[in-house]
Amino acid sequence: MSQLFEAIDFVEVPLYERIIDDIAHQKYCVIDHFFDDTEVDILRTSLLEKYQEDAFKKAAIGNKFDEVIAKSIRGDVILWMDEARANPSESLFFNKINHLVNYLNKTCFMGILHKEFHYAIYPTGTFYKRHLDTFKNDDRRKLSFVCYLNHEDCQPENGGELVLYLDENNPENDKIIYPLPGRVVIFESQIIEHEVKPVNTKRLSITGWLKTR
Ligand SMILES: O=C(O)CCC(=O)C(=O)O
Ligand SMILES: [Fe+2]
Repeated sequence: MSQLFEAIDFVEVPLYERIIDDIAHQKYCVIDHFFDDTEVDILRTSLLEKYQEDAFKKAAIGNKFDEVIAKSIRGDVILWMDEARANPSESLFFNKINHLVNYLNKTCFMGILHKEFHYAIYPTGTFYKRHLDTFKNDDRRKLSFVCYLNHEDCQPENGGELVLYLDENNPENDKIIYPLPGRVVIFESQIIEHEVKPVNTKRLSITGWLKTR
C-alpha cells in the first residue's frame, strides 16, 4: 500500500527542544556551552585576526536607510560575517547555526529564510543602551542571537552584562546575563528590550539575527 505521507527524516534534538520551549514560554533562552571551549577558541582567534587587520567599523544605529553613528547609545565595533566567504572557523559557526535553523523551520514552521551575523568588540568603557533589535522600516528580524567569545577567566567584575527587560512594571524580573564564553542567548527581537552594561574589560562576541522574508 502506498504511504499517504512521506516519512520525515527527523531526529529529535533535546537541546533544540529546550530552546523552542524556553522561547515559547519566556521569549528568551540562555544556553551555556552551545560552543565548547575549543570552538570558542577557534572563533575568538578568527575575530581577533580580523580585528588586527583593522577590518572592524564603529557600529551604527538603525539600518542603512537611517544610519547615524551615536557613541552615546552604543560603543562597540563590528564586522559583518559573509557566509559565502567563510573561513574554516566561520564555517564551523555557520554549520551549527544552520543546523539549528533547519530544525526550527521543520518543527515550528518559523519561516527563517535569512540570517545576518557580525563579530562585535566592546572596548573598555563602552556599552549599548536599552533598545529593541527591530528597525522602524524593517521588521523581518525574528530572533536575536548572541554568542560570547570572551576568555575563560571572564569575571562578573568585567561588566558587560546583557540585561533583558522582561516586565515593564517589575524591574525585579530583569534578567541579567553574564557574557560567559560559549554561552548563547536567543531572544525575540520584536519583543525584548535589552541593554549591554558598561564593559570593564574588552568584550568579544558574535551577534546575529534570524529573519523572515
Ligand atoms: O552583546 C550583547 O549581549 C547584545 C548585543 C546587542 O544587543 C545588539 O548588538 O543589538
Ligand atoms: Fe540588541
